[in-house]
Amino acid sequence: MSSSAILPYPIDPIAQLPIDSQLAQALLSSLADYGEQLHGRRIWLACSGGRDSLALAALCVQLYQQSRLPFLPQLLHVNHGLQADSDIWAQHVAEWAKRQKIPCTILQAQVNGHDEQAARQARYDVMRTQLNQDDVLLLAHHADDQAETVLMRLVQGAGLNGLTGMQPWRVQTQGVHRIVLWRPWLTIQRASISTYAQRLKLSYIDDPTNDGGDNVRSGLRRDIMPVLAKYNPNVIDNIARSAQLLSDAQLIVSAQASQDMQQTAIASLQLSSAQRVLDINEVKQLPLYRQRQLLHYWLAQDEPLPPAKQLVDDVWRLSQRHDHDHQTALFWQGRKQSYTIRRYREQLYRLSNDWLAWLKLPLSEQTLSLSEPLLLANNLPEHQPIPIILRSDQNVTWQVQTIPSELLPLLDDIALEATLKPMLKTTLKTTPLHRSTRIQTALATRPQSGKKLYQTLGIPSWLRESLVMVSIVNSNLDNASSIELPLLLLSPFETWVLGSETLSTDSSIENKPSIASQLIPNKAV
Ligand SMILES: Nc1ncnc2c1ncn2[C@@H]1O[C@H](COP(=O)(O)OP(=O)(O)OP(=O)(O)O)[C@@H](O)[C@H]1O
Repeated sequence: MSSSAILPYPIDPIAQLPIDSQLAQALLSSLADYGEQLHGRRIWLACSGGRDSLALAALCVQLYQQSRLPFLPQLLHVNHGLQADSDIWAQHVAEWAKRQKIPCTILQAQVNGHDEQAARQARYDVMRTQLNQDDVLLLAHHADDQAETVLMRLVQGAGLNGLTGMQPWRVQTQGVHRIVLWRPWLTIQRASISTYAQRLKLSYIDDPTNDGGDNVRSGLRRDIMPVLAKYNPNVIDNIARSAQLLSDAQLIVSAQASQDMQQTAIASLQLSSAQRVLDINEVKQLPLYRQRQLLHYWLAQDEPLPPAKQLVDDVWRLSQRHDHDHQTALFWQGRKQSYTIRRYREQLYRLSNDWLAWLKLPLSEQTLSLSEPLLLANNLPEHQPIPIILRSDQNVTWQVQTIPSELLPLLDDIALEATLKPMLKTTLKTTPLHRSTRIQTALATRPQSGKKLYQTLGIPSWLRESLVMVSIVNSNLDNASSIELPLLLLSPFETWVLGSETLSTDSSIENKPSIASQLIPNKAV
């Protein structure tokens, strides 16, 4: 562990010292840009105690005291506990804040690992727990940080999105929790902040790991940036400007991809983040570069980070195949969920693995009494829809809703079967469709086995255990004789009317939306 220095010894207060106009201008013009969004929100400032974030805190104090800033942010310092002096830094930030009369909270982070990335992750995690919905977190990232970020991503082979670097205003969501990262100093050079910090004689902490050259970022800062600056002294401003220009380009590309997605997605087969489906024939209408961009956008739509280019290429190849191989399954571990990407006929599916597990849960066989005395006994209003749960877990519920009173006319048809009179018990029954069960859809001329129906109706393999038959069963009280009238075949996304010789055409279920299949996400899936 290396030791650090607190430079130089504090001279307070800072209120009377001159304000740096360039730094103030950057903060105030960013405030003007986002003023509307900032209105009424609580603002925090992430303060490591280092030169940049302490300078930003000092500037806020100065501007606030001169009534040029309408808020004083609360400082948040995270003690990672990674350095010998971590506790001293935390104490130093707390004491500085106390002298400036600026509120300050010290948080302890649990870092899993020793690299900078692990520390950053732990830092954001613990700060997030402190922030309420829609709170804003001010960060002191500057143009040098931006240039290093862009170069680092370039070296890693990032796409357009990565090369836009850090954004001055970024909404970050985790589940339903939403916060904003605000970086007003992305156009300010580190050197300007240093000059200001010296002028104020700010007692900032000099973290020895920042310039050690032992991670990619500090290596770039120490070894590469000075070399680039020899070729072009404006290198930092120039890279930061390129990132800004790419940001605009990125917005245009995303807007195009979003529009392409709307036109190629099959809305009736979508289920929030669980199942996303594209129509391959529609995708193929687009020029190649838009197809690739669309797939990139489509894959990542519920995720904070995009997929690797390799996966986009593999998915694109899958969409181009001419054979009938429906077995290929591509896997993607996103940040939030893991997914399987599959093709079935002319459809491309991105299925969350939680959703695939849900589709393997057994379906329950259910019955609902439709006999009038029972409805009356349960005191149910005549047109009240009643749900029958087919399959449910904490993520998704699949149910059939029915309005018994609207089904009653169908019973008259069944009653025509004179031999079975008197029929006293009537139930609506749901049964999983087995491969060997033979049924006839309204459009078919003869009954087919379940196995054959998968082909006829185009049911992908992962949905085949999720077909349910809905029938009305009319029986004697002792169940000695009964007659079953198949009405519908359901999948979680589609409904097919079943044909029946018993049913007269005018009372066919086709004309009556009295049974509806519903998929209800119980939480964000
Ligand atoms: N320990 C921490 N506690 C709170 N905020 C932090 C901490 N470390 C970093 N930050 C925030 O993240 C920003 C970027 O982090 P980075 O690692 O570049 O900062 P630094 O160089 O260690 O510190 P500074 O930017 O304050 O000089 C900082 O400007 C600061 O706003």
